[in-house]
Amino acid sequence: MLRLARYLKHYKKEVILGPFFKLLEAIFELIVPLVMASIIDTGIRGGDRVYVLQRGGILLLLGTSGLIFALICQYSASKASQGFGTMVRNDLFSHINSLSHGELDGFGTNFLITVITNDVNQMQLAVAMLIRLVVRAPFLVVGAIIMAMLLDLKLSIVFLVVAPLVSFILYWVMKKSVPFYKVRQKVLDRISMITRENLTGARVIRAFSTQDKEEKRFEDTNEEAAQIAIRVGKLSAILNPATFTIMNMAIIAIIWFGGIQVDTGHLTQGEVIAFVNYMTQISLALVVVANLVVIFTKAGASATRINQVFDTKPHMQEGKVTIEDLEQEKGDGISQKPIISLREIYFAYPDSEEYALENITFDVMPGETIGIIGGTGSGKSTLVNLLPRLYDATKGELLINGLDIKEYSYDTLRRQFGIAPQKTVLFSGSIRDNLRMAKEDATDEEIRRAIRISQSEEFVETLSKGYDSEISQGGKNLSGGQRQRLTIARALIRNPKILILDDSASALDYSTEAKLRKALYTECGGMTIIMVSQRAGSIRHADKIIVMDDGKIAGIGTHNQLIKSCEVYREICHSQPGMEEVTEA
Ligand SMILES: Nc1ncnc2c1ncn2[C@@H]1O[C@H](COP(=O)(O)OP(=O)(O)OP(=O)(O)O)[C@@H](O)[C@H]1O
Repeated sequence: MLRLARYLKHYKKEVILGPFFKLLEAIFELIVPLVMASIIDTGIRGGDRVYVLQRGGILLLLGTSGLIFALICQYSASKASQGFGTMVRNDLFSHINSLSHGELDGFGTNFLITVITNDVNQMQLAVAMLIRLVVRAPFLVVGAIIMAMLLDLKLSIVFLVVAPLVSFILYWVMKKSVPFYKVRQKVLDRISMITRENLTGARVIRAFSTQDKEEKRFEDTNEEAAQIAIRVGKLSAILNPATFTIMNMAIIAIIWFGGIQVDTGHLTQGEVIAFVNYMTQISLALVVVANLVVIFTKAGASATRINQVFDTKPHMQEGKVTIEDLEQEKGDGISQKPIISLREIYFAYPDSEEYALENITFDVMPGETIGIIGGTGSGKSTLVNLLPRLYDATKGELLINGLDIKEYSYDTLRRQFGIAPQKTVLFSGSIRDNLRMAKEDATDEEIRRAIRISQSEEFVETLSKGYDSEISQGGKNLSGGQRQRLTIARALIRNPKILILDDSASALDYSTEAKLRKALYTECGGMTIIMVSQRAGSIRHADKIIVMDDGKIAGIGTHNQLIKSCEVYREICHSQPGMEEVTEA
């Protein structure tokens, strides 16, 4: 937790002034019982109305000043805690963005969402409490005991007995309940995961009629969280009655022994009332201390999780070669070299023992169209994900334009690609906004061109607002094929050197897909196109087809070459309708 205190450096003034003013308020609070005692002993006993009014005025002044001090403290606490939370959240967000897919896979989306929302909120609350109460509450306890000792040493023995007793009860309850808070956080993570899965997968769940099962899963986890909360609640429930029983007994003792002292003339009635006030202040302050322990325990668990994210350093190091460096190299004959070269690439996902890709070697020349085909799980997506460096190969060398991809800055490397991923991702906003995500300053002409090539024209033009039509989150108001075409348009908008279509035409009917291929061929001359597909018909005209089988290359060549030489390819073609007649080429 202390490590995150570095963010408070920017709020030094608030961190010092807040507790300082809260301390002043506490001092004033400690003076109040003394003034009350003097009102009783002098004003009321002597029937001195002026004295009572004067002292009453002092009480009012103490109260008003206390209120102003409390407001200043509250303002400082809010400013520092909100600022702290905003900075931690921003830094977490950019740190998460710097992590590779491997590290993100390791954490999981739910964990990261909980960290950036719930855990940062918890820390934010702890910072506010640190400023408002951490100094005040213990000060009130110690201050009230000292004030009581100054009034009467003998009677203050009651305080010296009571304070450790109440502290022990608090310690016992905290010790028992703190482990539950940690478990509860994990269960809350699970609730968040189930909620997310159910909301994003609502259609699938309904289609398979598994709502009851999902509801049961949610209820069970919810019940688990509730049971933990009830157990903690039962423990906490002991706290208040136990504390107040001891306190009330102490007050009885004060009144009992104080009464005797009053009779013998050692104490005044006012002083006994002051003792009772101090006892009440102590009990309230101790309950605040108990709550602080709970808040800081939760914050401690949150800080561990936040630091766990910060401590995960991106294992991929960004290179230094920039667009400008590439511009200078133009004309050095680089374009004659393969635009993509893979040399004995091996790749295993983090935490996986097996290679998802093994011994992958091939070259792609500029302007070539490459088809990648293979069964499900054969490694096609994994292979194309290595090209823009979403993951680093475990072994081997991957060159783009003759340069190791690790040499490029991420921006320079990724700007060379237009990618339409297998899973379509669109964002809330207009169609134009979604396309401009890939190129901020895309002109209307560029947008029109991308829409035309991706075969989106026919449905975009039927929309009443055309390019300004709103897409809901995830593109839910579009069909699967429409979403795919828009992601292809987004990949095309930059007019990239290398276009990767990762099974991104799978939802298109054969005729639209054929039109898309034709448009890519006629309008994107010079562009290197890598087309992943399960359909042999989609890639059969490619300059080169790479056949993947269980993470390895089973064959490379043209359709005609592979039909003759590659058993896996032949089997794929045989199994697909419409391809039987071309398998004998
Ligand atoms: N993020 C991941 N973490 C761990 N393993 C993964 C991950 N993504 C894919 N894999 C594994 O890597 C292997 C190759 O998966 P990949 O997605 O590349 O196959 P694919 O050929 O694209 O399949 P499909 O045609 O079904 O999309 C599979 O065994 C898969 O289980």
